[in-house]
Amino acid sequence: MQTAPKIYVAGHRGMVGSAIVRRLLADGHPADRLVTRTHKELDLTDQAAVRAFFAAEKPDQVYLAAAKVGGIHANNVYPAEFIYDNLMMEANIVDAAYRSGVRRLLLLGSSCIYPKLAPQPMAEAALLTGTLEPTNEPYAIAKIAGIKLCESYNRQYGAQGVDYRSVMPTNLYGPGDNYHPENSHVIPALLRRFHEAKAAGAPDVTIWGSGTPRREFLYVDDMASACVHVMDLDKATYDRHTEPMLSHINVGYGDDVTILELAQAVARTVGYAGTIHTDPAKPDGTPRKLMDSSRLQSLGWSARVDLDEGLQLAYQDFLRNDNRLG
Ligand SMILES: NC(=O)C1=CN([C@@H]2O[C@H](COP(=O)(O)OP(=O)(O)OC[C@H]3O[C@@H](n4cnc5c(N)ncnc54)[C@H](OP(=O)(O)O)[C@@H]3O)[C@@H](O)[C@H]2O)C=CC1
Ligand SMILES: C[C@H]1O[C@H](OP(=O)(O)OP(=O)(O)OC[C@H]2O[C@@H](n3cnc4c(=O)[nH]c(N)nc43)[C@H](O)[C@@H]2O)[C@@H](O)[C@@H](O)C1=O
Repeated sequence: MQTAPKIYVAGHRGMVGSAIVRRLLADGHPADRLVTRTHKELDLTDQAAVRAFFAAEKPDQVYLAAAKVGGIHANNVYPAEFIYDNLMMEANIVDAAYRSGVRRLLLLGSSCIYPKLAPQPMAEAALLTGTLEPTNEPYAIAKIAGIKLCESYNRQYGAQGVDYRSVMPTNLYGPGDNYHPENSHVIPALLRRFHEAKAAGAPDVTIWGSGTPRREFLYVDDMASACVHVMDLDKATYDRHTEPMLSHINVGYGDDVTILELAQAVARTVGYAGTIHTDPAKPDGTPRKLMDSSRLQSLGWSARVDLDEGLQLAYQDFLRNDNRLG
């Protein structure tokens, strides 16, 4: 019988990394063929430590789901960390993976790699065709560098079997999300705000920005299944659907909502009946970010969990964790 590949999931305690681990285990991947390290055990921005880890573990496959991540406010306030940490993690992992003989790696980028005013829905070919959204330009530049790292290692070392891929997720949410009141993304922030308003009997809740930006939201377990799907595609199939210098694959749900519509859906999920105000003094970010996910669909994958069901599941996760939010 063939031994299962040894898989390293970088960022396994994060929202997406933990969902990838769940998916792999549910698919029957043996737990003893999974390699993980916490941030405390291995700082992925430390080149020497990352090289030593890969040289010792020699995984067969790598899911790169570790990153410095946050919502619009965190991106704006910590731009140095968002560009430096993400560039370092990607460069260290991709290069150490190559040096230790890893053939297959999947890097997670983000829909913010596309120009602020890219035609909608945004196809993979929109990359590097225009100016980025200023609130997340440093993070986006690091993510674009990640795509180009994978492509460059494929181009130079492909003959040695190197096959590094990347997926660009839309905005994600679900169990294991970050519920910080300021640094989080919009769904966990609003789940918390509406929950606390309901508990306090508050008559109104204010959301950031104008409420008019449109966002596409994908439930994290769908994202994990897309990651495993892309990782496991045979090389000929992947190559047939991509190009050497346009190799990334969008992962979206297929539909978007305005932020005000999202807030109304969160209020329904939580059972909050008060008034919703907007705060135009806060940034809106990109006006619209709907992915064209036809490349992935043609590779046989589509999302399963709709926004209403996903919000219910996310709220249950919030309630389970409410006592340790502080
Ligand atoms: N969440 C979203 O809406 C979206 C996410 N993505 C991408 O998906 C991927 C996963 O994101 P998500 O799961 O949401 O993020 P999380 O913040 O939930 O998880 C990221 C993980 O990376 C770890 N990490 C961060 N810095 C380091 C470091 N220096 N050394 C070791 N580990 C580190 C974190 O550990 P610790 O917490 O201990 O620092 C954490 O476990 C990222 O690449 C992100 O850019 C893309 C689009 C949308
Ligand atoms: C995933 C993605 O995430 C970020 O980009 P973003 O799409 O702007 O993400 P966001 O979830 O923070 O906001 C979405 C919208 O929602 C509005 N909004 C309302 N009220 C709250 C609120 O309370 N919190 C937050 N965070 N936003 C709020 C907010 O004003 C904005 O219009 C980047 O990290 C980017 O790099 C990236 O990859």
